[in-house]
Amino acid sequence: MGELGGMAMLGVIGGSGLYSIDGLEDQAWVAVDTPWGPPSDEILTGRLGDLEVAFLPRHGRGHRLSPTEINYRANIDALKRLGVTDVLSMSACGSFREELPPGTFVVVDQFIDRTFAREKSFFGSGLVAHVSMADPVCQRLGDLIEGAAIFAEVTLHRGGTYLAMEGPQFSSRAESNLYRGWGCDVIGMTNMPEAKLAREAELCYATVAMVTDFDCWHDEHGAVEVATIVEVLHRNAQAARALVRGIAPTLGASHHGACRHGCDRALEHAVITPPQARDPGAVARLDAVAGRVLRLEAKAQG
Ligand SMILES: CSC[C@H]1O[C@H](OP(=O)(O)O)[C@H](O)[C@@H]1O
Ligand SMILES: Nc1ncnc2[nH]cnc12
Repeated sequence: MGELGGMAMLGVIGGSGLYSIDGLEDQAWVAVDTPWGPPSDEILTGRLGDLEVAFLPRHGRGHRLSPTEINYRANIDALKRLGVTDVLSMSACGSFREELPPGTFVVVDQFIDRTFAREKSFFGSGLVAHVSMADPVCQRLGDLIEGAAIFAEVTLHRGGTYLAMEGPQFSSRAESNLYRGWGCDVIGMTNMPEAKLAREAELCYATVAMVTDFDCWHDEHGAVEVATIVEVLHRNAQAARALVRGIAPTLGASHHGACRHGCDRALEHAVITPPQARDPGAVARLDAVAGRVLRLEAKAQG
């Protein structure tokens, strides 16, 4: 599980409006237990060509979980446990830019985390680690998404800052203008702590933020409404699925050896608690997420 240089396995986290994907061979919904509790739903596993794929609907089928209620740790742990190496997060979002209208897909490269009611780390309680979030997304995966967008005929914008808010209410106009003033490009409620946890789990992670609305700053568009968002989501869903199918052949073919951006080695030099001080329960809970580094250390100590 998760050793360096093996075959790629794509994990797709489907956001609002994307509760399944199509074209999977040998597909099965599987239940995965994790030390952090249950993930949002069973995970749809299968193959796209030679590539193993695992799909998880972030809010559960039927959209039963609010952004705050999602067990982000269980979701990331479950994907890692299944052998996923690369996570493609698909998310609906509001836009802060006139030039990013509804229907645009944005491959974001930065986040500002304004969430406050979520478990944000696998570490602590007897085993502490600090990973870097300076570059929170995997550029290699971003490149693959950019390539696939051409074939999926998707209008894709590379780069942008995603503001993660707690929700579930949308922003006030003052907040919307504040985030625009900060230089944010899009806003959503789910990519944090998801991206942080993916980094801790040494997974390559990239987000496709699918613009559904202009948030509420825009004079001509008024307040955000779920009905409007759902309408745009349905229009986006086919393009989103085409994008996933387009990434599969290149990911399968290009994933040789270690990630050149170091996503798959994020925990090396990150664990600060020495082996003798670690809580055995914490070590056990981290079997999937940090098993690779913990096993390496154990081996080095003989
Ligand atoms: C249905 S609008 C608000 C909802 O949509 C986004 O979810 P996701 O990122 O899972 O696509 C947003 O973050 C909110 O959770
Ligand atoms: N304007 C918005 N704010 C937060 N989350 C969203 N998801 C879709 N549109 C959004």
